[in-house]
Amino acid sequence: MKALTDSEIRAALTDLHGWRYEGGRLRAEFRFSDFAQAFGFMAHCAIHAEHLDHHPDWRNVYNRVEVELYTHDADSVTSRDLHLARLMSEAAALSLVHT
Ligand SMILES: C[C@H](O)[C@H](O)[C@H]1CNC2=NC(N)=NC(=O)C2=N1
Repeated sequence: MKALTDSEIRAALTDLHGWRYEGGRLRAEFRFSDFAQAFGFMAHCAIHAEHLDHHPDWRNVYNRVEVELYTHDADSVTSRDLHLARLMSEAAALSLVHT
């Protein structure tokens, strides 16, 4: 999987609200009304991740989910990370009670 250039990544992020490119990773933080909503979001994303065979590095504390995306093989960000980022943002938007 080919690493994207910094400018390709920055261009792609202009329509990916809440994601930033930092330290060679795509990063985002999602906040929900409570743990159940956060965990529901994670379950939804886990199904996408399995289908894509591409998995987030993430950390959940109560209603917060911190996500880092990169492609291990490339040690960089690829189109797979952008794809998963988009799906994760869509999943968060489905959660009506997220804050
Ligand atoms: C063997 C398997 O296809 C690889 O380990 C996959 C699984 N999930 C992955 N997820 C991510 N984020 N990056 C990878 O390079 C990756 N590789």
